[in-house]
Amino acid sequence: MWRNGNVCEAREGKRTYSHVEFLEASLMFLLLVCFGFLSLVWVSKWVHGNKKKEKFPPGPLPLPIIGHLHLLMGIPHQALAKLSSKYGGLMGLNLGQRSYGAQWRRRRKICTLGLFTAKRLQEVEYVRYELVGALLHKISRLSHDGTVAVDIGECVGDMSTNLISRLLYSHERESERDQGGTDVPQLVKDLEQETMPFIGDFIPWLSWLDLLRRLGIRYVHRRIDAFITHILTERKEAMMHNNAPTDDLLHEIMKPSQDEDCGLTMLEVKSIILEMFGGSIHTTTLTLEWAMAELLKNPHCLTKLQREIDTVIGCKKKQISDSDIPSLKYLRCVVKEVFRLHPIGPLLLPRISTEECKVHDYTLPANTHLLVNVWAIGRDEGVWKNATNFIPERFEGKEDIDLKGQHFELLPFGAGRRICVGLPLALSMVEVTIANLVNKFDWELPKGVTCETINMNEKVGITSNKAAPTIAVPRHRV
Ligand code: HEM
Repeated sequence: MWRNGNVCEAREGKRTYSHVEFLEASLMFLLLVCFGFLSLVWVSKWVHGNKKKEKFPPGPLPLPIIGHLHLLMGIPHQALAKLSSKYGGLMGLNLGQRSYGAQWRRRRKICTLGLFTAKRLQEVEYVRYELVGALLHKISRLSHDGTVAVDIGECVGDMSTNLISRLLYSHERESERDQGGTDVPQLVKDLEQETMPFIGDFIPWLSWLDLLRRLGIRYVHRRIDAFITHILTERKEAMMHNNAPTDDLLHEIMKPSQDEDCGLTMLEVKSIILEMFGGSIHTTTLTLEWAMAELLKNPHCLTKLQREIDTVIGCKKKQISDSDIPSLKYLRCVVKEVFRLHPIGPLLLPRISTEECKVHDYTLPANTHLLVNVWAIGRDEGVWKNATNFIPERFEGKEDIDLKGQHFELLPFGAGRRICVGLPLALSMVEVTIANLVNKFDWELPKGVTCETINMNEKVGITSNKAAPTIAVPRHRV
C-alpha cells in the first residue's frame, strides 16, 4: 500500500517497510533477474557456441562475464592441474580477450646473437666463478662456522642479482645497496606482485576495477624507470669520456649498430634491461632455493651427490667450475628432477594461435590463447612414476632427456621460438652453485624442523614461489 507521498510504507502483518527499504528490495530483485537472465544467455551461448563450432576442448562451465578468469587468481597452475584431471590434458577456458605487442622479435635477436652465445658465456665464466666463491664465503661468515642457520634464498638471491648486474652493466648490486642504491631484487619482486593478471586485460570494459592496482604498478614502473635511467645516464657519460666498460651486455646493446635492422630505440634498450633483470634474478634464485629444499628433505640424495663429487672431482678441489659439470652425472639428474617438480614459470608465456589448427579431435580457432601447464605435466602420473616424489635416479641413463625444449615432458625453460633466452647461463649457474653448496658444506635442518615437516608449499603468484624460506645450518665439510 502506498500513502503520504514520500513517506510511503507497505504493510505486511505487523512489520512495516519504509519506502527506501522497499526500493532497495525491488532493486535487488531486478538485479537478480538481470543476473539470472545474463547467466542463461551466457550458458546457452557457451553450449550453443560449442555445438555449432567444430569440437572445442571441454572445460568447466564459465561464469557470466568473467568466464574462467577466477581460475587465474591464487595459484593458477595448481587450480588448472586439478581441473585437467576432470576435463583432460587439453582443456578449453574462456578468459575473454587479451592482446600483446610483438616487438620481442627484434629484442630477442639482439639478446641471442649478441649476449648469449656459447663464446660470450665462456668469456664471462670468471665472473660466475668469482661470485660463487663470494657466495660460499658469505655463507661461512653468516653461519659463524656452522652455528647459525642461514636463509639460502637470501644468499643466492644476492648472488643472482650481482651476477646479472655484473654481466649487464659491470656493477655489483651489494656495493650499490650499501651506498643507499636501489634494492633490485625487491623491485623485481614488487613488479611480479603487480603483474598478476588484471581483469581489464581480459575484459577491457571492466578495467575500472583495476584502478588501484594500476596505480600501484605505475609506482613500481616509475621506480624501475628511474633505476634504469640512472644506469643509462652513467653509461652515456662514461662513453663520452671513453672509459665505459666494453665487455658487458650494455656495451653490446648500446654500441652503434651496423645492421639497420638492429638499431634500438631508448625504450627498447630499457625493456631489454628490464627483461634481463625480471627474467633472471627471481627464476635462478627460486630454482636454487627449491633445489636445496629438496636435498634437505631427501638427505640420501644430498649424501649421494656429495659422494659423487668426492669421487669424481676429489674433495681437495676448493671450488667446482663449469668444466667439472659434464662429469657429474648424478648432479645433472638432481637438477632435472628439481626442474620437473618446480618449474619456475609453471604456465610458460602465453601463446596465441595465428590460424585455426587441429589438436587431436579438437579444433582451435585462430587467436586462441594457449597456456601450457608444465607444472602439471611434470607431475602427471601417466608420464612419471611416483610423480610427486623427488627421485633424481629416474633420469639415470637417460642423458638424452634435456631441458632445451625438445622433450615435451620436461619444459622448465619453455620451447620453440619463445624458449628462455637465458637458458645456457641459467643452467650453468644452477648446476655450478648446487655442486659448490653441497661440496663445501654439510647441511642440517634447524632445530624443530625435520625432513617430514619442512615446508614445501607454494604461495600465491604466477611463478612457483616458495611459501616459506629455505633455512638450514651449513657446516664446513673439510
Ligand atoms: C632457472 C632459471 C630460469 C628459468 C627456470 C627460466 C624460465 C623461463 C621460461 C619458462 C620462460 C618462458 C619460455 C616459454 O614460454 O617458452 C622464460 C623466458 C625468458 N627468460 Fe628465462 N628462465 C631462467 C633464467 C633466465 C635468465 C638467467 C635470463 C637472462 C639473463 C632469462 C631471461 C628470459 C627472457 C628475456 C625471457 C623472455 C623470452 C621471450 O620473450 O622470448 N631467464 N624463462
